Amino acid sequence: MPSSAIGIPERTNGHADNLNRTVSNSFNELSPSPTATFQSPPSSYGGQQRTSAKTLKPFHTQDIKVLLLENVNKTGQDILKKQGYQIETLKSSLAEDELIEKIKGVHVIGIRSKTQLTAKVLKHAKNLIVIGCFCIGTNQVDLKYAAENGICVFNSPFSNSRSVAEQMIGTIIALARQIGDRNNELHQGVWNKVSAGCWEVRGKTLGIVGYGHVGSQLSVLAEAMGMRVIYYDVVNLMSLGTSAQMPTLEALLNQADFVTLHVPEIPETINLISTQQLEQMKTGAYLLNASRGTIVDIPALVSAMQARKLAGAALDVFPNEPAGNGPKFTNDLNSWTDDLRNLNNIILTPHIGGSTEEAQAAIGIEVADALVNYVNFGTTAGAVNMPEVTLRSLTIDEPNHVRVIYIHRNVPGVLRKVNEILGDHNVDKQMTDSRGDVAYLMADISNVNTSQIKDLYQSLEDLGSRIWTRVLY
Ligand SMILES: NC(=O)C1=CN([C@@H]2O[C@H](COP(=O)(O)OP(=O)(O)OC[C@H]3O[C@@H](n4cnc5c(N)ncnc54)[C@H](O)[C@@H]3O)[C@@H](O)[C@H]2O)C=CC1
Ligand SMILES: O=C(O)CCC(=O)C(=O)O
Repeated sequence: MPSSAIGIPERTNGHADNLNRTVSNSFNELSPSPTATFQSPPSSYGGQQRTSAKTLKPFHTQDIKVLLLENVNKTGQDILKKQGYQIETLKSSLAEDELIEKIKGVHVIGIRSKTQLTAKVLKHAKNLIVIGCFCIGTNQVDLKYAAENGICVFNSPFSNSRSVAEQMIGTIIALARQIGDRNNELHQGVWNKVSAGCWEVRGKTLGIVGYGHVGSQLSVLAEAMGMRVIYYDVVNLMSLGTSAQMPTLEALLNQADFVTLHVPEIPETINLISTQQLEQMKTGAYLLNASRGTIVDIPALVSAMQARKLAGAALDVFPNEPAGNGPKFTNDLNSWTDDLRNLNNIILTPHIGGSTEEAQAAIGIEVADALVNYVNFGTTAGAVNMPEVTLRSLTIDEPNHVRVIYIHRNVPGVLRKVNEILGDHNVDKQMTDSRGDVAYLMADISNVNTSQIKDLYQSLEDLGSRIWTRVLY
């Protein structure tokens, strides 16, 4: 069935400057499909969950196409399947050309940290209405381009934070005791019982760069082991326990025995740790990075390790990471890979900071719920690139109501024009908000009969400011 027949409009072309839609919702399918399987959203979404909530039927759910990449957890798959959506799952991410082909037909895409949803890729995503990042980081998505083209993006802001913090605790001890090297040697049959250069972590100073969800959780765990915690963050934050905020990154680097990085990938954090910062660290200190691979200048790290400036390092993330599992961590990926592999006391892990059963199950539920609420009800609560807009559900005793969702460019005069159109009906409730250049309006209007819906939709579509119109009923 073509997308125009299922209530999700298709983009006319892929250019960012053309935000118009050409095809409408499915007005010839106003009677509910006998096979439609809409569910009320789960109970974690506040006002949306009244038992008497009306099930909105903007389209046949079985026509919604969902592509899930990078082994999204079964918890998330199950929630989406329960809606009747068509789900295709792949264990790995896709190269750009394959992704462009696949994304053309889907309404919903779920990814983790590797899939690059650039403007170039999204230009081909003519049916896409929503992206679910089943992870914390959203640097892999062009959030601005997505918003300007009416594509809402969700993530899971903290479901794997604890897992990352625990991995860091294990890694700090492993580095302090050179456990990685001893383990490698014994696997080769070499018994090497040494204490030189091996330390307790008690009383040592942990320097946390980025005191957000992961950094602050790590702070608490590290203090419980008797470490002194200092941190640096661009925001002034409350110190947990007896930790202390440092005025500058340099001050932290000068004092810390272990420096651990927990910042997002943004232009300001690329190569945050390079030759100069490594020089500012104490001789014999350790560096850990589980944020994003681009935060550390890796050739500079290799030099610092070779010069014995640092006693050890741990990297969970790399500038280029393989799309899937296998013997792929070679110089073909990053030119310095062999140099890293040849260093002593460097722990290399394949981006598994958030990879625990607990974290992945929780992320699957959280992001899939957000996707369902967006597709079925237009709710943007928790969106990372759109204004957050939500209204309580329509109820079953409100039969002639429709929910209008109008994503538009944030320019003067739009609300007046929209309300002129909606004003022919009774606007029961309405919420609108803007974020940068994009605004999101949600309105529940009553006394609308089905023959009026198409005109209502078309009038909104005809406004020059529109990015995307949906009418749910
Ligand atoms: N290795 C893995 O599997 C995982 C990696 N991550 C990465 O870790 C990053 C951090 O995660 P969260 O703690 O949840 O993020 P968050 O957003 O809660 O905290 C980040 C903190 O960094 C601070 N920050 C931003 N720029 C800074 C700068 N230039 N210098 C110092 N501080 C700065 C922010 O103010 C904020 O407090 C994520 O963005 C993600 O890239 C997250 C989860 C799993
Ligand atoms: O588990 C993943 O794929 C990514 C984890 C991560 O880096 C994140 O949540 O930002």
